[in-house]
Amino acid sequence: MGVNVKQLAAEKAVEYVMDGMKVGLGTGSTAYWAIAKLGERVREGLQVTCVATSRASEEQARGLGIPLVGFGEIGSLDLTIDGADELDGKLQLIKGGGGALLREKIVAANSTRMIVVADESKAVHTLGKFPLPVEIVPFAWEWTVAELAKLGGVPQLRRSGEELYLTDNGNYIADCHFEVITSAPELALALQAIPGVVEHGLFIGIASLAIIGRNDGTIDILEGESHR
Ligand SMILES: O=C(CO)[C@H](O)[C@H](O)COP(=O)(O)O
Repeated sequence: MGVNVKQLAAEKAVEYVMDGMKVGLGTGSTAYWAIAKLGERVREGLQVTCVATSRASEEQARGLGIPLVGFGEIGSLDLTIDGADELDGKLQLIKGGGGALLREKIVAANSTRMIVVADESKAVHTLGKFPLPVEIVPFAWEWTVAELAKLGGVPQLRRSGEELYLTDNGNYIADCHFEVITSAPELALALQAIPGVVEHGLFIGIASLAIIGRNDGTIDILEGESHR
């Protein structure tokens, strides 16, 4: 049986969780393994208080007996562990493939440390192959999508079967196909300037460490330059 590289990276990240920490729980198939491991450690007596970034992660954590609170009850966190759709050498990320980017960014941006966990396929030289998820309000979405198209990518509203996909916050997601993002900070500024954009999936200066699982069973750890 092959190595589960997502599990490998995620479980390594859980070693950074210390007794008494306030921890942000990410979303997705890699974060899943981090929550599973944290559940094991909680059963063994680890004391943590956690905030989930999606309903799915909340349900998983609750089922494992991990203590959960609402973000408003603690306001800031010690550590967030989350996956990514792409990460580059500066630990700039594309997130939101699972649709949870808004809550993920709020939680990660309010954490002293964010550890990204990923398999090696997510590590890229230049961001952009993965379509950049942008959360937009349903009101006037046609106009917002037209504004997004002016930034050089091709936006496509995400669907869930016949219906438009709705985030946990009741918004739409436009997946913007760029192929290559030459300057993530410049694109981030341009996206923020569009009324109707709630949040975008570029995480810049937020992640401080990346743990990357390799197919040969080894792990790479990259330090980033978190601005916080
Ligand atoms: O940003 C995310 C969800 O909004 C996920 O972290 C990202 O999509 C990676 O997911 P996975 O670990 O399943 O590949």
